[in-house]
Amino acid sequence: MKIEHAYTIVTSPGRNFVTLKIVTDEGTYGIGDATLNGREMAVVAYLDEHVIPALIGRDPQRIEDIWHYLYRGAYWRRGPVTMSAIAAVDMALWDIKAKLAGMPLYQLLGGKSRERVMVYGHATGRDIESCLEEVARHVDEGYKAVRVQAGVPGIASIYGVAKKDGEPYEPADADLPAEHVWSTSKYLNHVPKLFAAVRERFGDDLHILHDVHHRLTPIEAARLGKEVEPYHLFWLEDCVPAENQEAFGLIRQHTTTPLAVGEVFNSIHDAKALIENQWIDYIRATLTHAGGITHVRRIADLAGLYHVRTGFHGPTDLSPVCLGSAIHFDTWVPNFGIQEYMPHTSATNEVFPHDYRFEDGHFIVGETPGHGVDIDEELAKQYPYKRASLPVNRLEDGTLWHW
Ligand SMILES: O=C(O)[C@H](O)[C@@H](O)[C@H](O)[C@H](O)CO
Ligand SMILES: [Mg+2]
Repeated sequence: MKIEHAYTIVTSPGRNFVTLKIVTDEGTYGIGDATLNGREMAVVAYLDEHVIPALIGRDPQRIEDIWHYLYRGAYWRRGPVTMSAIAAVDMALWDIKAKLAGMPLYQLLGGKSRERVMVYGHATGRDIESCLEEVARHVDEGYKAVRVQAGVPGIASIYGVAKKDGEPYEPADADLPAEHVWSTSKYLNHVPKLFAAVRERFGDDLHILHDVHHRLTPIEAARLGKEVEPYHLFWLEDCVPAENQEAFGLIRQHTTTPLAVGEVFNSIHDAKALIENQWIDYIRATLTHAGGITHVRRIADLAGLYHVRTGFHGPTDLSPVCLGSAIHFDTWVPNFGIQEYMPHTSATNEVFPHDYRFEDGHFIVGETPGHGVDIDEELAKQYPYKRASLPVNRLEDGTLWHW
Protein backbone atom coordinates (compact mmCIF):
# COMPACT_ATOMS: atom_id res chain seq x y z
CA MET A 1 0.00 0.00 0.00
CA LYS A 2 1.23 3.48 -0.88
CA ILE A 3 0.37 7.09 -0.17
CA GLU A 4 -0.88 8.26 -3.55
CA HIS A 5 -2.03 11.74 -2.85
CA ALA A 6 -2.06 14.29 -0.01
CA TYR A 7 -3.23 17.89 0.24
CA THR A 8 -4.05 20.66 2.69
CA ILE A 9 -7.53 22.15 3.08
CA VAL A 10 -7.90 25.60 4.64
CA THR A 11 -11.38 26.58 5.71
CA SER A 12 -12.80 29.28 7.96
CA PRO A 13 -16.32 28.44 9.20
CA GLY A 14 -16.15 31.22 11.81
CA ARG A 15 -12.41 30.73 12.39
CA ASN A 16 -9.49 29.25 10.45
CA PHE A 17 -8.72 25.54 10.36
CA VAL A 18 -6.02 23.64 8.45
CA THR A 19 -6.64 19.99 7.61
CA LEU A 20 -4.31 17.52 5.93
CA LYS A 21 -5.87 14.73 3.90
CA ILE A 22 -3.80 11.66 2.94
CA VAL A 23 -5.18 9.24 0.33
CA THR A 24 -3.78 5.75 -0.33
CA ASP A 25 -3.59 3.95 -3.69
CA GLU A 26 -6.30 1.62 -2.37
CA GLY A 27 -8.68 4.50 -1.75
CA THR A 28 -8.59 4.63 2.07
CA TYR A 29 -7.97 8.15 3.37
CA GLY A 30 -7.18 9.77 6.70
CA ILE A 31 -7.31 13.36 7.92
CA GLY A 32 -5.24 15.27 10.47
CA ASP A 33 -5.56 18.70 12.10
CA ALA A 34 -2.69 21.15 11.41
CA THR A 35 -4.24 24.32 12.84
CA LEU A 36 -1.77 26.69 14.55
CA ASN A 37 -3.84 29.66 15.63
CA GLY A 38 -2.64 32.92 14.07
CA ARG A 39 0.13 31.15 12.10
CA GLU A 40 -2.01 28.82 9.97
CA MET A 41 -0.42 29.53 6.60
CA ALA A 42 3.10 28.82 7.89
CA VAL A 43 2.06 25.21 8.54
CA VAL A 44 0.31 25.01 5.16
CA ALA A 45 3.52 26.11 3.41
CA TYR A 46 5.59 23.63 5.47
CA LEU A 47 3.27 20.77 4.53
CA ASP A 48 2.74 21.71 0.87
CA GLU A 49 6.35 22.49 0.06
CA HIS A 50 8.36 20.15 2.27
CA VAL A 51 6.28 17.31 3.67
CA ILE A 52 3.67 16.24 1.13
CA PRO A 53 6.13 15.72 -1.78
CA ALA A 54 8.24 13.47 0.49
CA LEU A 55 5.22 11.38 1.54
CA ILE A 56 4.07 10.28 -1.90
CA GLY A 57 4.88 6.60 -2.52
CA ARG A 58 5.55 5.77 1.17
CA ASP A 59 3.74 2.97 3.00
CA PRO A 60 1.08 4.72 5.13
CA GLN A 61 1.17 1.85 7.63
CA ARG A 62 4.70 2.73 8.74
CA ILE A 63 3.58 5.46 11.14
CA GLU A 64 6.59 5.28 13.43
CA ASP A 65 9.11 5.35 10.60
CA ILE A 66 7.38 8.28 8.89
CA TRP A 67 7.31 10.19 12.20
CA HIS A 68 11.07 9.84 12.61
CA TYR A 69 11.66 10.51 8.92
CA LEU A 70 9.88 13.87 9.26
CA TYR A 71 11.36 14.71 12.68
CA ARG A 72 14.98 13.72 12.17
CA GLY A 73 14.89 14.28 8.46
CA ALA A 74 14.15 18.00 8.78
CA TYR A 75 17.45 18.49 10.65
CA TRP A 76 15.72 21.53 12.29
CA ARG A 77 13.94 19.73 15.11
CA ARG A 78 10.93 20.78 17.16
CA GLY A 79 9.08 24.11 17.03
CA PRO A 80 5.32 24.61 16.69
CA VAL A 81 5.25 24.81 12.88
CA THR A 82 7.29 21.64 12.34
CA MET A 83 5.52 19.70 15.08
CA SER A 84 2.03 20.72 13.94
CA ALA A 85 2.87 19.59 10.41
CA ILE A 86 4.20 16.24 11.71
CA ALA A 87 1.14 15.93 13.96
CA ALA A 88 -1.24 16.33 11.04
CA VAL A 89 0.53 13.54 9.12
CA ASP A 90 0.57 11.33 12.20
CA MET A 91 -3.13 11.82 12.99
CA ALA A 92 -4.08 11.11 9.38
CA LEU A 93 -1.96 7.93 9.34
CA TRP A 94 -3.49 6.65 12.59
CA ASP A 95 -6.91 7.36 11.06
CA ILE A 96 -5.95 5.27 8.03
CA LYS A 97 -4.51 2.44 10.12
CA ALA A 98 -7.61 2.25 12.30
CA LYS A 99 -9.86 2.28 9.23
CA LEU A 100 -7.82 -0.54 7.70
CA ALA A 101 -8.13 -2.49 10.96
CA GLY A 102 -11.88 -1.81 11.01
CA MET A 103 -11.50 -0.42 14.55
CA PRO A 104 -12.17 2.82 16.32
CA LEU A 105 -8.81 4.43 17.13
CA TYR A 106 -9.06 3.83 20.90
CA GLN A 107 -9.09 0.06 20.24
CA LEU A 108 -5.88 0.26 18.28
CA LEU A 109 -4.24 2.27 21.07
CA GLY A 110 -5.03 -0.45 23.60
CA GLY A 111 -8.75 -0.29 24.30
CA LYS A 112 -10.89 1.56 26.80
CA SER A 113 -9.49 2.56 30.18
CA ARG A 114 -12.78 4.33 31.02
CA GLU A 115 -16.34 4.54 29.80
CA ARG A 116 -16.41 8.31 29.37
CA VAL A 117 -14.15 11.31 29.35
CA MET A 118 -14.72 14.15 31.81
CA VAL A 119 -14.51 17.60 30.25
CA TYR A 120 -14.32 21.13 31.59
CA GLY A 121 -16.29 23.94 30.03
CA HIS A 122 -15.61 27.68 30.07
CA ALA A 123 -17.59 30.16 32.15
CA THR A 124 -16.68 33.77 31.43
CA GLY A 125 -18.21 37.07 32.54
CA ARG A 126 -17.41 40.76 32.58
CA ASP A 127 -17.66 40.61 36.37
CA ILE A 128 -18.00 37.97 39.09
CA GLU A 129 -21.80 38.06 39.07
CA SER A 130 -22.11 37.44 35.33
CA CYS A 131 -19.43 34.72 35.52
CA LEU A 132 -21.48 32.97 38.22
CA GLU A 133 -24.50 33.01 35.89
CA GLU A 134 -22.40 31.27 33.25
CA VAL A 135 -21.20 28.70 35.79
CA ALA A 136 -24.87 28.04 36.65
CA ARG A 137 -25.68 27.54 32.97
CA HIS A 138 -22.85 25.01 32.64
CA VAL A 139 -23.94 23.15 35.77
CA ASP A 140 -27.49 22.99 34.33
CA GLU A 141 -26.04 21.55 31.12
CA GLY A 142 -24.40 18.77 33.13
CA TYR A 143 -20.79 19.94 33.41
CA LYS A 144 -18.91 18.56 36.43
CA ALA A 145 -15.92 20.84 35.86
CA VAL A 146 -15.88 24.50 34.83
CA ARG A 147 -13.06 26.93 34.12
CA VAL A 148 -13.90 30.35 35.54
CA GLN A 149 -12.56 33.63 34.13
CA ALA A 150 -13.98 37.03 35.06
CA GLY A 151 -13.15 40.62 34.20
CA VAL A 152 -10.98 42.56 36.66
CA PRO A 153 -11.96 46.11 37.71
CA GLY A 154 -9.56 48.57 36.06
CA ILE A 155 -8.46 46.18 33.27
CA ALA A 156 -10.35 46.96 30.05
CA SER A 157 -10.02 43.61 28.26
CA ILE A 158 -8.57 40.42 29.59
CA TYR A 159 -7.73 36.93 28.36
CA GLY A 160 -10.61 34.46 28.53
CA VAL A 161 -13.50 36.92 28.88
CA ALA A 162 -15.89 37.36 25.94
CA LYS A 163 -16.48 40.90 24.68
CA LYS A 164 -20.17 40.62 25.55
CA ASP A 165 -21.66 38.43 28.27
CA GLY A 166 -23.20 35.27 26.84
CA GLU A 167 -21.14 35.41 23.61
CA PRO A 168 -18.52 32.74 22.91
CA TYR A 169 -14.93 33.85 23.54
CA GLU A 170 -12.62 34.07 20.51
CA PRO A 171 -9.07 35.24 21.21
CA ALA A 172 -7.91 35.73 17.58
CA ASP A 173 -10.29 38.64 17.12
CA ALA A 174 -8.43 41.03 14.78
CA ASP A 175 -6.58 41.08 11.46
CA LEU A 176 -3.39 42.21 13.24
CA PRO A 177 -2.82 41.83 17.00
CA ALA A 178 -5.11 43.89 19.23
CA GLU A 179 -3.34 45.60 22.16
CA HIS A 180 -4.46 44.77 25.68
CA VAL A 181 -3.28 46.39 28.93
CA TRP A 182 -2.39 44.27 31.95
CA SER A 183 -2.00 44.96 35.67
CA THR A 184 -0.72 42.09 37.80
CA SER A 185 -1.57 43.82 41.08
CA LYS A 186 -5.20 44.50 40.08
CA TYR A 187 -5.58 40.90 38.94
CA LEU A 188 -3.98 39.34 42.02
CA ASN A 189 -6.07 41.45 44.38
CA HIS A 190 -9.29 40.53 42.62
CA VAL A 191 -9.15 36.95 41.37
CA PRO A 192 -9.35 35.06 44.72
CA LYS A 193 -12.78 36.71 45.25
CA LEU A 194 -14.03 34.91 42.15
CA PHE A 195 -13.21 31.46 43.53
CA ALA A 196 -14.66 32.34 46.93
CA ALA A 197 -17.92 33.35 45.22
CA VAL A 198 -18.02 30.16 43.11
CA ARG A 199 -17.52 27.92 46.16
CA GLU A 200 -20.08 29.84 48.17
CA ARG A 201 -22.77 29.50 45.49
CA PHE A 202 -21.99 26.04 44.08
CA GLY A 203 -20.57 24.18 47.06
CA ASP A 204 -17.63 21.80 47.20
CA ASP A 205 -18.38 19.22 44.52
CA LEU A 206 -17.99 21.26 41.33
CA HIS A 207 -14.45 21.10 39.92
CA ILE A 208 -13.20 24.62 39.31
CA LEU A 209 -10.26 25.52 37.08
CA HIS A 210 -8.57 28.79 36.16
CA ASP A 211 -6.17 29.91 33.43
CA VAL A 212 -3.63 32.64 34.28
CA HIS A 213 -2.40 32.63 30.68
CA HIS A 214 1.31 33.00 31.45
CA ARG A 215 1.09 36.44 33.12
CA LEU A 216 2.78 36.09 36.51
CA THR A 217 6.31 35.74 37.82
CA PRO A 218 7.07 32.60 39.87
CA ILE A 219 6.74 34.33 43.24
CA GLU A 220 3.47 35.99 42.20
CA ALA A 221 2.16 32.62 41.07
CA ALA A 222 3.20 31.16 44.42
CA ARG A 223 1.19 33.87 46.19
CA LEU A 224 -1.87 33.17 44.08
CA GLY A 225 -1.59 29.40 44.53
CA LYS A 226 -1.35 29.84 48.30
CA GLU A 227 -4.23 32.29 48.55
CA VAL A 228 -6.63 30.08 46.60
CA GLU A 229 -5.85 26.88 48.50
CA PRO A 230 -9.07 27.11 50.58
CA TYR A 231 -11.14 26.93 47.35
CA HIS A 232 -9.58 23.63 46.20
CA LEU A 233 -9.04 24.33 42.53
CA PHE A 234 -8.86 21.35 40.19
CA TRP A 235 -5.95 23.24 38.65
CA LEU A 236 -4.26 26.57 38.15
CA GLU A 237 -3.15 26.75 34.53
CA ASP A 238 -0.15 28.42 32.89
CA CYS A 239 0.59 30.58 35.92
CA VAL A 240 3.99 31.55 34.47
CA PRO A 241 5.54 31.26 31.00
CA ALA A 242 7.17 27.83 30.92
CA GLU A 243 10.33 28.23 28.88
CA ASN A 244 12.13 28.13 32.22
CA GLN A 245 10.89 24.83 33.61
CA GLU A 246 12.62 25.44 36.97
CA ALA A 247 10.22 28.30 37.71
CA PHE A 248 7.66 25.65 38.60
CA GLY A 249 9.98 24.25 41.25
CA LEU A 250 9.78 27.56 43.07
CA ILE A 251 5.98 27.74 42.81
CA ARG A 252 5.67 24.16 43.98
CA GLN A 253 7.58 24.85 47.20
CA HIS A 254 4.90 27.29 48.25
CA THR A 255 1.55 25.80 47.36
CA THR A 256 -0.56 22.66 47.17
CA THR A 257 -2.80 24.12 44.45
CA PRO A 258 -2.49 21.68 41.52
CA LEU A 259 -0.62 23.09 38.53
CA ALA A 260 -1.29 22.54 34.82
CA VAL A 261 0.87 23.65 31.91
CA GLY A 262 1.80 22.78 28.36
CA GLU A 263 -0.68 24.01 25.77
CA VAL A 264 2.13 25.76 23.90
CA PHE A 265 4.55 22.83 24.23
CA ASN A 266 5.47 20.92 21.13
CA SER A 267 7.92 18.32 22.40
CA ILE A 268 8.60 15.97 25.28
CA HIS A 269 11.71 18.05 25.96
CA ASP A 270 9.53 21.07 26.84
CA ALA A 271 8.02 19.04 29.67
CA LYS A 272 10.84 16.70 30.73
CA ALA A 273 12.07 18.55 33.83
CA LEU A 274 8.54 19.58 34.80
CA ILE A 275 7.45 15.96 34.83
CA GLU A 276 10.55 14.31 36.24
CA ASN A 277 10.71 16.75 39.16
CA GLN A 278 6.98 16.42 39.83
CA TRP A 279 6.62 20.20 39.58
CA ILE A 280 3.25 19.89 37.79
CA ASP A 281 0.11 17.80 38.10
CA TYR A 282 -1.37 18.02 34.59
CA ILE A 283 0.29 18.12 31.18
CA ARG A 284 -1.67 19.95 28.47
CA ALA A 285 0.40 19.29 25.32
CA THR A 286 -2.02 18.51 22.50
CA LEU A 287 -2.04 16.08 19.63
CA THR A 288 -2.06 18.88 17.03
CA HIS A 289 0.84 20.93 18.37
CA ALA A 290 3.04 18.23 19.91
CA GLY A 291 3.72 15.82 17.08
CA GLY A 292 0.49 13.82 17.04
CA ILE A 293 -0.55 10.61 18.74
CA THR A 294 2.88 9.00 18.32
CA HIS A 295 4.68 11.73 20.28
CA VAL A 296 2.03 12.70 22.84
CA ARG A 297 1.77 9.04 23.79
CA ARG A 298 5.44 9.20 24.80
CA ILE A 299 4.80 12.34 26.86
CA ALA A 300 1.82 10.69 28.58
CA ASP A 301 3.85 7.57 29.37
CA LEU A 302 6.65 9.64 30.91
CA ALA A 303 4.05 11.65 32.86
CA GLY A 304 2.46 8.46 34.16
CA LEU A 305 5.67 7.51 35.95
CA TYR A 306 5.44 10.69 38.03
CA HIS A 307 1.72 10.90 38.86
CA VAL A 308 1.20 13.58 36.22
CA ARG A 309 -2.08 13.25 34.34
CA THR A 310 -3.24 14.51 30.95
CA GLY A 311 -5.44 17.56 30.53
CA PHE A 312 -5.44 18.25 26.82
CA HIS A 313 -5.81 21.73 25.44
CA GLY A 314 -9.16 21.86 23.64
CA PRO A 315 -10.06 25.39 22.56
CA THR A 316 -12.10 26.16 19.43
CA ASP A 317 -8.85 26.92 17.62
CA LEU A 318 -8.19 23.19 17.41
CA SER A 319 -10.50 21.57 14.85
CA PRO A 320 -12.97 18.75 15.53
CA VAL A 321 -10.34 16.47 13.94
CA CYS A 322 -8.05 17.14 16.91
CA LEU A 323 -10.89 16.94 19.41
CA GLY A 324 -12.17 13.65 17.97
CA SER A 325 -8.68 12.13 18.04
CA ALA A 326 -8.15 13.46 21.57
CA ILE A 327 -11.33 11.76 22.78
CA HIS A 328 -9.99 8.40 21.54
CA PHE A 329 -6.67 9.10 23.26
CA ASP A 330 -8.44 10.17 26.47
CA THR A 331 -10.56 7.03 26.42
CA TRP A 332 -7.43 4.91 26.26
CA VAL A 333 -4.68 6.73 28.18
CA PRO A 334 -4.26 5.24 31.67
CA ASN A 335 -3.24 8.53 33.34
CA PHE A 336 -6.13 10.63 32.06
CA GLY A 337 -7.07 13.74 34.02
CA ILE A 338 -9.57 15.89 32.13
CA GLN A 339 -10.30 17.19 28.61
CA GLU A 340 -10.89 20.87 27.79
CA TYR A 341 -14.02 21.53 25.74
CA MET A 342 -15.08 24.75 24.04
CA PRO A 343 -17.98 23.86 21.73
CA HIS A 344 -17.37 24.57 18.04
CA THR A 345 -19.88 26.65 16.07
CA SER A 346 -22.58 24.78 14.17
CA ALA A 347 -20.92 25.84 10.88
CA THR A 348 -17.68 24.17 12.05
CA ASN A 349 -19.53 21.04 13.10
CA GLU A 350 -21.18 20.86 9.67
CA VAL A 351 -17.83 21.12 7.87
CA PHE A 352 -16.40 18.41 10.16
CA PRO A 353 -19.02 15.65 10.69
CA HIS A 354 -18.07 13.47 13.67
CA ASP A 355 -19.33 10.66 15.87
CA TYR A 356 -18.25 11.79 19.38
CA ARG A 357 -20.99 13.09 21.63
CA PHE A 358 -21.32 15.20 24.76
CA GLU A 359 -23.45 13.79 27.55
CA ASP A 360 -23.73 14.77 31.22
CA GLY A 361 -20.42 16.64 31.38
CA HIS A 362 -18.48 13.92 29.54
CA PHE A 363 -17.54 12.91 26.01
CA ILE A 364 -18.52 9.49 24.78
CA VAL A 365 -16.19 8.12 22.13
CA GLY A 366 -17.64 6.92 18.80
CA GLU A 367 -17.33 3.45 17.28
CA THR A 368 -16.67 4.37 13.63
CA PRO A 369 -13.39 2.89 12.36
CA GLY A 370 -10.67 5.57 12.47
CA HIS A 371 -10.83 8.69 14.64
CA GLY A 372 -14.43 9.24 13.63
CA VAL A 373 -14.10 12.75 12.16
CA ASP A 374 -14.47 13.63 8.47
CA ILE A 375 -14.40 16.80 6.38
CA ASP A 376 -17.03 17.98 3.89
CA GLU A 377 -14.68 19.45 1.32
CA GLU A 378 -17.40 21.11 -0.78
CA LEU A 379 -18.81 22.89 2.25
CA ALA A 380 -15.29 23.80 3.41
CA LYS A 381 -14.77 25.74 0.15
CA GLN A 382 -17.57 28.11 1.10
CA TYR A 383 -15.49 29.51 3.98
CA PRO A 384 -12.31 31.13 2.66
CA TYR A 385 -9.29 31.80 4.90
CA LYS A 386 -9.24 35.14 6.66
CA ARG A 387 -6.14 36.28 8.55
CA ALA A 388 -6.75 36.56 12.28
CA SER A 389 -4.23 37.32 15.04
CA LEU A 390 -4.00 36.79 18.78
CA PRO A 391 -3.65 39.94 20.92
CA VAL A 392 -0.51 41.29 22.59
CA ASN A 393 -0.42 42.51 26.18
CA ARG A 394 1.31 45.59 27.62
CA LEU A 395 1.80 46.69 31.20
CA GLU A 396 0.21 50.01 32.12
CA ASP A 397 3.51 51.81 31.38
CA GLY A 398 3.65 50.35 27.86
CA THR A 399 6.11 47.47 28.45
CA LEU A 400 5.31 44.50 26.23
CA TRP A 401 4.21 41.64 28.50
CA HIS A 402 3.01 38.05 28.06
CA TRP A 403 -0.49 37.69 26.62
O1 LIG B 1 -6.66 27.27 27.83
C1 LIG B 1 -6.96 27.55 26.69
O2 LIG B 1 -7.91 27.09 26.08
C2 LIG B 1 -6.05 28.47 25.96
O3 LIG B 1 -5.33 29.29 26.82
C3 LIG B 1 -6.60 29.11 24.74
O4 LIG B 1 -7.73 29.87 24.97
C4 LIG B 1 -5.50 29.88 24.00
O5 LIG B 1 -5.49 31.22 24.36
C5 LIG B 1 -5.69 29.75 22.54
O6 LIG B 1 -5.72 28.42 22.23
C6 LIG B 1 -4.63 30.47 21.76
O7 LIG B 1 -4.73 30.12 20.43
MG1 LIG C 1 -4.87 27.99 28.50
